[in-house]
Amino acid sequence: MNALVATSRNFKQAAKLLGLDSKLEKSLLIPFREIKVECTIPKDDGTLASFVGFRVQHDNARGPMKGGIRYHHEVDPDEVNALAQLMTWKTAVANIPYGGAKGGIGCSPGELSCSELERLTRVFTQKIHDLIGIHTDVPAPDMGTNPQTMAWILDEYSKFHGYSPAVVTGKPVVTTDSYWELMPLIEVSDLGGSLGREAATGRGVLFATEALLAEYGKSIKDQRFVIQGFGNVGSWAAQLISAAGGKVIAVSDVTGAIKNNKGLNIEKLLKHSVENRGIRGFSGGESIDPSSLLTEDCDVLIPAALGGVINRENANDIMAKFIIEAANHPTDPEADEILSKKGVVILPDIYANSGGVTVSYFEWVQNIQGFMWDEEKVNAELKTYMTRGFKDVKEMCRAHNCDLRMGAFTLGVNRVARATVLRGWEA
Ligand SMILES: NC(=O)C1=CN([C@@H]2O[C@H](COP(=O)(O)OP(=O)(O)OC[C@H]3O[C@@H](n4cnc5c(N)ncnc54)[C@H](OP(=O)(O)O)[C@@H]3O)[C@@H](O)[C@H]2O)C=CC1
Ligand SMILES: O=C(O)CCC(=O)C(=O)O
Repeated sequence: MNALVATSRNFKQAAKLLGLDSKLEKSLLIPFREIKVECTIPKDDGTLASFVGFRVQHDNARGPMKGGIRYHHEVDPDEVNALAQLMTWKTAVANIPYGGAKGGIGCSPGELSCSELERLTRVFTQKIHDLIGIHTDVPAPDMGTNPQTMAWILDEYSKFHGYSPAVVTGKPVVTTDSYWELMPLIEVSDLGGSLGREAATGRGVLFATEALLAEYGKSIKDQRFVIQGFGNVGSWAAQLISAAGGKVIAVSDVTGAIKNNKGLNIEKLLKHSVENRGIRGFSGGESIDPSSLLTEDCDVLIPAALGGVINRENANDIMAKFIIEAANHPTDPEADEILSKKGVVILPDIYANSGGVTVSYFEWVQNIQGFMWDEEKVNAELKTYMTRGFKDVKEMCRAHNCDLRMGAFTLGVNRVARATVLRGWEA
């Protein structure tokens, strides 16, 4: 199902549960602003390449719009729209003072050199710099982008507006130790990146999973996990779950899928993945068909890659008892219905992966104050936000007799609707 149709369907169901005025419902659904820009760059061989970039600013009733920038060949306007809308509800669920936005460029980052990616990022920033800003719209990393991308945006934006570290979050924190160490020795943040942001979405997934499992008298230690995607979110979720005693039995990325019923050694898998640009060929498990990963026998399934991967084609075959949506909109509404009938419990994206934007908020706050928190403080605050978010979502489930997705949607939509009404419409 089209991502925008799916997201809007969830929104409309929440609006109905809340008894929202139909005019207000319509105004909340229409994006504040949609930007589409042409980005042409000279490639390293001297030929030209043109790409289309998008930034959709969905809503700013609760504060500056906030959301990542995705570089992926499947980026299209409807998907960016859906992701921007999800950001609006997500920041409201997390109860941080932001609205929602999302951006993307239709490109294959793996096929571009580092200098081509830099040129593309700078051209995109030149085209949108007047429409983003510390108090208007604050981008961050998403699929295919990373802290280096944010540093280029910061630099390009600063040429027009003066040095402005708070204009993007997810900026680099350089570690003096190896990438795969869980506790690097020294971390250096030269451009205002927050300690803990790199791991934040995965860490938020860990906290969210702990909160959900506790409701069922279970803990990370007694569960078997399958994770789709081994990038920023998937690899950090795998590391932290494994460090907490969970057994990660299967993982996939674009290069393949790997399984070990005794539990994968995540530290070794990460090292292999960095050295070989993917998990394919890892000797600590057997290679399996990536298309069967989501239907592997496990307790907890964590999609941490693309949207729409759990759909009516495979929902019936899913064996997990819990699905933690680390990716954005991994589950189609049709699959939601099938899974709900099977008794599968789904922790929705707008709560489950909100750890990233929550620590982005901490980064923005630190930049504005010109003050840096230590990592223990970042992680402790993140835990407070994730724990409170879970309680709030459960409260809405009780009030509206609904599942966790509708609990999260009604929570987010209600907060945004209230802010909108409070601000009023007088011209
Ligand atoms: N980064 C963040 O802070 C946040 C991200 N999210 C969401 O989490 C998801 C992952 O984002 P992030 O980790 O940042 O992105 P990354 O680009 O860091 O990683 C994406 C991962 O997904 C893999 N992948 C891509 N396509 C497939 C596929 N068809 N099957 C299996 N694996 C695939 C990639 O493989 P390969 O590397 O081999 O290409 C990579 O391992 C996205 O949905 C994103 O919107 C949500 C909240 C915050
Ligand atoms: O950190 C952020 O600002 C946004 C992260 C993001 O894009 C997301 O939560 O989907």
